[in-house]
Amino acid sequence: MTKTIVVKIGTSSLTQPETGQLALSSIATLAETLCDLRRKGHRVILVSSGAVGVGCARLGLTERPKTIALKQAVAAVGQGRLMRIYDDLFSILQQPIAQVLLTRADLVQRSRYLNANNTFQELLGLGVIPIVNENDTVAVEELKFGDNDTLSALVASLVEADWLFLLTDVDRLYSADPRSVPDAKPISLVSSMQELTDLQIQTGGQGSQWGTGGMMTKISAARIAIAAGIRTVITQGQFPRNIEKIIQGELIGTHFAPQPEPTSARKRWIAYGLIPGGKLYLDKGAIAAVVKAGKSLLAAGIKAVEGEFDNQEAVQLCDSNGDEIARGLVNYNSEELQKICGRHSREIPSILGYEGADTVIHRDNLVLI
Ligand SMILES: Nc1ncnc2c1ncn2[C@@H]1O[C@H](COP(=O)(O)OP(=O)(O)O)[C@@H](O)[C@H]1O
Ligand SMILES: N[C@@H](CCC(=O)OP(=O)(O)O)C(=O)O
Repeated sequence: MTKTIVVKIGTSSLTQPETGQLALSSIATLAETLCDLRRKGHRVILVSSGAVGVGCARLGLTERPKTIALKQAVAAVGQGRLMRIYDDLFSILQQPIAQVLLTRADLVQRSRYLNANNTFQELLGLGVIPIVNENDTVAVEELKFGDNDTLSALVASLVEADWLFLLTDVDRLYSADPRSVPDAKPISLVSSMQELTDLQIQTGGQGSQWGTGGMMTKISAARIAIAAGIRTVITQGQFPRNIEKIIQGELIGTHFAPQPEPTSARKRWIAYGLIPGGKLYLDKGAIAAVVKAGKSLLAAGIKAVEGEFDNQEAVQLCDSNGDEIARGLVNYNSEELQKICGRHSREIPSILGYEGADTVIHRDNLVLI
C-alpha cells in the first residue's frame, strides 16, 4: 500500500564529524533508498538540514556562526550547494526533486498553510521528492521553526504522513545522552505520549557540534507527529537502508507509536501551526473541565493572563506551575480577559459594557497538548 514517508536528516549525519566535509556515501545511499521507496509507489519527502554546515565548509569557517546575520549569509551559500549535490545524485537515479524552503509564517496563516499542503500534494502527485529546509536566509527570530526536527514533524502533520524518520548520528534514543552517560539505557519503543513523559529522558545540551537542538527537539517533534497519528522513528543516518527494513517491520532505532485517535487537521494547525500570543493560568476546576471533561474554557476558571493578544489569536493554557496543558483560540483579547478573568460568565456584559461570547475558548477551538 502507498505510504507517505517524511525523512529528516540532520547536519550530524550529512557531514563527517572530524572534517566537516560531506558524508558522501551516506548521502548517496540515502538518495538510493528514497528512490527505491518511490519505485515501490511510496510518496517521499526529504527534510534536509545542512545549509549552515555546508556553507561553513565552503567558506572555511571552523565553527557554527554565532550571529544571526552571519548564519543567514552562510545558509545562503550552503543551501545552493546542498541542492546541487542532491540534484546530481537524484538525477543519476532519474528522480526529479524540488526545493521547498519554508518559514514559520507560511504555516501561521490558515490560507498559506492550506496552500503549502496543496503544493506538497501536487509535487507528490507528480512523483517528485520535495527537499525541504527552513528558509534560514530570510527567517526572522519571531517566525522561525528554529530546528528541522520540528519542521519535519510539522510537514509530516501537514501532509498527513504515515511515517516520520528522524535520521541522526546516534542509533536510537537513550534514557540520557550516551556520549556523557555511558550506561544510559537504549529505548526501542515508546507506546504512548504518557509513556514518553514518564520516561523522563535526559537530553543534555545542544547535541553535536553542528546540530541544532540535540535530542530534545527530536522528542518534541515525535510528540507533534504521534498526535497527528504518524509513526515516528529515530534512527542512524549512517545506515539509510534501515528505513526500508523498518517499514517492513524490523524494530531498528526508537519507535514512537502513533496516537490511536489522531488530533484533527484544524486542531493540529491551532496547536502547532499558530504561534501563541500569551498564556492563561487556570485553576484546578478549569483544568479538570478542559482536560477530563473536554469542556470549553470559561472566564471563571482563569487565574491570570499573560501577554498581549487579540481575540481569535492562539494562547497557551497552563497550570499553576506554568506547564502547558492545552492551546486554543480566544474569544476575547488580553485587555478584556484581564478584566473578566475569575468572573462568572453572566457578569461579563456588565464588566465590559457589551455582550461577549459565553466561552473564553470554545472546545472546538481547544487542543490538549
Ligand atoms: N537521551 C539521548 N539519547 C540519544 N542521544 C542524545 C540524548 N541526549 C542528547 N543526545 C545527543 O543528541 C545528538 C543528536 O542531536 P543533533 O546533534 O542535534 O543531531 P542532528 O544533527 O541529527 O539533528 C547525539 O549526538 C547525542 O549525543
Ligand atoms: N536549517 C538549518 C538546520 C537546522 C537544524 O535543525 O539542524 P540539525 O539539528 O542538524 O537538523 C540548516 O540547514 O543548516
